[in-house]
Amino acid sequence: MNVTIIGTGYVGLVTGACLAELGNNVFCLDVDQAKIHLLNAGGMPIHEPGLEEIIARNVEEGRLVFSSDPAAATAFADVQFIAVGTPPDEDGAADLQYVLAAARSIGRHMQGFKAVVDKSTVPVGTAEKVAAAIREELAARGADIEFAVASNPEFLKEGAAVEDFMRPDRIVLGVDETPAGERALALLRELYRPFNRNHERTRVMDVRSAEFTKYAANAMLATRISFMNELANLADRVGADIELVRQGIGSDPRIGYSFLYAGTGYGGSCFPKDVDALCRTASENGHGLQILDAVQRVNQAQKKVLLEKVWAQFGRRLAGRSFAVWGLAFKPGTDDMREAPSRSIIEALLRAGATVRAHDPVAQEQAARALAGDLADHPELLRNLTFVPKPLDAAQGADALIVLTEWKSYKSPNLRALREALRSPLVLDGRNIYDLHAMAAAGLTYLGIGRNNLALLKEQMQVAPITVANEVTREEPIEVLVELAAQAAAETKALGEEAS
Ligand SMILES: NC(=O)C1=CN([C@@H]2O[C@H](COP(=O)(O)OP(=O)(O)OC[C@H]3O[C@@H](n4cnc5c(N)ncnc54)[C@H](O)[C@@H]3O)[C@@H](O)[C@H]2O)C=CC1
Ligand SMILES: O=C(O)[C@H]1O[C@H](OP(=O)(O)OP(=O)(O)OC[C@H]2O[C@@H](n3ccc(=O)[nH]c3=O)[C@H](O)[C@@H]2O)[C@H](O)[C@@H](O)[C@@H]1O
Repeated sequence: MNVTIIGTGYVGLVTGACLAELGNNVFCLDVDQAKIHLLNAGGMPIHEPGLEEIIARNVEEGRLVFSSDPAAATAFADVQFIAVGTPPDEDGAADLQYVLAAARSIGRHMQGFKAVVDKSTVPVGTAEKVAAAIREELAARGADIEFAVASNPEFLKEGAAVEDFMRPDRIVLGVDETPAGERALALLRELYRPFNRNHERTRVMDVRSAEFTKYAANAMLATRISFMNELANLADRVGADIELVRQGIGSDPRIGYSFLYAGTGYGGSCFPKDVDALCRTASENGHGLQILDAVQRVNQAQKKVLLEKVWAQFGRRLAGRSFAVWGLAFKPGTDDMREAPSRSIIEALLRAGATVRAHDPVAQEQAARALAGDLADHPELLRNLTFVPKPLDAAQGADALIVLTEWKSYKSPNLRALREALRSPLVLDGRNIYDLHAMAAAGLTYLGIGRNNLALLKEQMQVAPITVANEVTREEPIEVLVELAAQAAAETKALGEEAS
């Protein structure tokens, strides 16, 4: 089948490549000409395991093309996927400008029937807006051409996107019960037929329910994470280990093990914006979502738990301190820095006067770009940030190691070499990937998230046990902490000036 994908980002590129891999002819359209040039030159705009090989093979075999020509994209296929970004607007609602621009482009160029399929994550009711935009363009041309707008939300995870797309748990198809809707459904059923060989994975429903399903899934997953993060902070205070608790509850099949890892708060391009957008939809409809409001508040607070631990150990004046950071991407397997915890933590450390040496196997370039933007008001602070080629290089002479992404290559470090490299033997693990006892045996003071095993710490700790720094309360957003850190840096500088 011929298929057009509008938007060649994390979702569009994976969808296009995987559909081509199944034998379809795929036309990938993007307004970003630099991205199209890069793809046509054999380059990759994103890091996603396995994707490069699939793209190379399908381009070579003539089933996958990249272009910025909207007329050619519309003419190419009856099925037009919209996979453009839906970032939050200033109120937290999903900004639909890119989706509606893609819809208008289809309306301007279509000559025959089109099944327009929303793959972007869009609020309930968006399909109707997409249809209205297409109708307006058709009316402007004096054309009357049949089309349907369907919803086919995407559930892939970055870092495992190819695997997730190729082995979906379910394929949600939202269509209207109209002749055009039925026609669209028949095309989509045919396109997804190879995924249903052993099990029927397709769930057909009305469009609004399909749109809602996507937000419900992300909101449920985010809720599990905030739930565990809140319990982890209590575990810290009562001397329990949240990792053992996670295993203890995950073994109940009604609960399951997935998405119960405590950490530095959920990040990435989707959970924060999708939970926010769902809360916006709820309040617009006069039905506030109390659980999700709490999920968001807990997540905001969680982003600063590691910083609180840093401050508890070193105070808020960090001039002269040096920190090693392992992991920059918001999760392993990707170079995506959108809402990555590393950004706010490194920014706060630098603004407090510390130096940072950071390592990430794939995201260093993206991180440098993102942090340059975050510190645009104080670009001189970037001089205190260096990226190093090997994890142990980062630890050399550092006051603490802070682990922010659970890359496989960080899971079994040479602890003796790590201990020797660090100036003070402190490891702050934002991903709970290390064994408490192995750390202690190597002479390292280990602080995870919700793993403050009091007995072990009493035995091992050279430094004061964790207390929350006076001025810091968990209700304050990360921006306030960054501000506090900047004040502390200014105070430190003033003290230095007084002394000299
Ligand atoms: N990133 C992820 O893991 C997932 C994302 N989603 C959803 O999928 C959608 C896309 O997300 P990403 O792929 O991460 O976005 P992205 O930002 O990586 O890519 C979007 C692409 O669309 C292009 N674009 C914008 N307007 C266009 C237009 N009018 N015509 C052609 N191209 C245009 C941009 O240049 C960009 O290359 C969002 O709604 C997101 O919430 C859903 C599941 C997973
Ligand atoms: O709508 C989307 O864009 C996608 O959002 C998430 O995928 P993604 O953001 O790529 O990555 P996740 O693995 O879900 O991680 C999201 C965040 O949650 C954090 N997380 C995840 C799991 C966990 O147990 N604990 C935890 O803190 C991760 O570190 C990361 O910051 C969903 O898992 C996908 O199903 C969905 O399609």
